[in-house]
Amino acid sequence: MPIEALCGIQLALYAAGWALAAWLIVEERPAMLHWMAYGALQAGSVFLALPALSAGTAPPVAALLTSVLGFAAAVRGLDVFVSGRARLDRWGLPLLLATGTGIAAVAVLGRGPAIQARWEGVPYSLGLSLMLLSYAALSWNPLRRSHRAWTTTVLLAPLWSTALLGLLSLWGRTELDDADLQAMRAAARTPNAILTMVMSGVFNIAFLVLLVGRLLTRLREGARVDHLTGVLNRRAIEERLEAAWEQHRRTGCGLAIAMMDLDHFKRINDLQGHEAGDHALALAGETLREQLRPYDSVGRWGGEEFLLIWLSPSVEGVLRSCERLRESLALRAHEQLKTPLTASFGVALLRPSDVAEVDLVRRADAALYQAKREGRDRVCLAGPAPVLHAA
Ligand SMILES: Nc1nc2c(ncn2[C@@H]2O[C@H](COP(=O)(O)OP(=O)(O)OP(=O)(O)O)[C@@H](O)[C@H]2O)c(=O)[nH]1
Repeated sequence: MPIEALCGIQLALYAAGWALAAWLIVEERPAMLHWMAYGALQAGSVFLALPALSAGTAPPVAALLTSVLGFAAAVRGLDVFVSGRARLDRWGLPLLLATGTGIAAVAVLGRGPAIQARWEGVPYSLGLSLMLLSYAALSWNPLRRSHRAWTTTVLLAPLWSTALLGLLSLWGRTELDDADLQAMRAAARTPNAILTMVMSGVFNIAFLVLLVGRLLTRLREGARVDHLTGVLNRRAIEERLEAAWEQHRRTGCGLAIAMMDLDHFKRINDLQGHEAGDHALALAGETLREQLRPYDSVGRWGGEEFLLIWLSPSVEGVLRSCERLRESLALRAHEQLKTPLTASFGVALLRPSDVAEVDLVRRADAALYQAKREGRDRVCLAGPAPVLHAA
């Protein structure tokens, strides 16, 4: 069996693998389909380049065109995978179009013997190389945002290397006559096929590793995140609280927590149904996630109650933060749920007499009940002295 056929089978198997992944992993479907297209187009281009099939100019030109489109699909898949959506970047599309036009022109003009020998592969090699270089350059930053430098280098290495080899192949090409060109083609068959197998292997396996890493991260996060509200679940927020306490013990840094409880939540469930209650909880979770800073923590303590944690806080900062949340939640509920939804907050700051994190939780709970007793929709601070009212 010719080595090109083996190479084509390998690429077709990659395409089948990505098709299976697209079917199984719904969340990653757009990227998987792009990589499937890459595998299929590359396999097609390799089969078309088989000596038995490439008697005229058209099959190699078609092979080259599918190859260009294959790489475009792969890079676009990478884009979708990294950013969640495909960008129509500045250089990729024009270069792709230019390459396609160049190849089509050669396919038409290439029937004349003079141009066929010398120039046949030039637009392809040049266009493909420039396109790959620009795609690799444009993909660097998006990839670096979510992956380490060496992962990014491995992922983009096949693009850089293929582009450089394409440019090198132009060297001295126009000096060749027909016989030289045929001889060069024959000599390059095996190295070309091996190169394609290695490059595609690196490309596909690197993507597979990224995919597995991403799924594992999602699994790990899934075990820590409350699926309805998107904030940490009870176990995870308890762990955060323990960690914050430990940090305070070792470094002496300040610590504050707040218990937030939605007001008259039972009424929403009773009057509008459980689904409306779930929507209200999801909105509360979204508001908390968006308003708090990344280094603050928030989790669902249970039912319609949330725990918020701040490290090294100031009293004013924490109270301002709760006030902002309270106002933002009421406004969003008015706009999005068309129903009033308010929350009460009980805030507790660390005191020298606290011997464990549970002391903070108890005082935050007491301040929350105070807020409820005093009419709800307010922030109360558990004091050393009487509970302070911030709303
Ligand atoms: N829809 C929905 N309801 C929930 C969920 N978890 C808890 N609840 C409901 O939340 C309600 C809490 O009611 P209560 O503890 O009486 O408190 P409340 O009505 O908010 O009154 P106050 O806290 O005193 O303002 C109960 O009806 C629970 O069934 C949930 O995941 N989804």
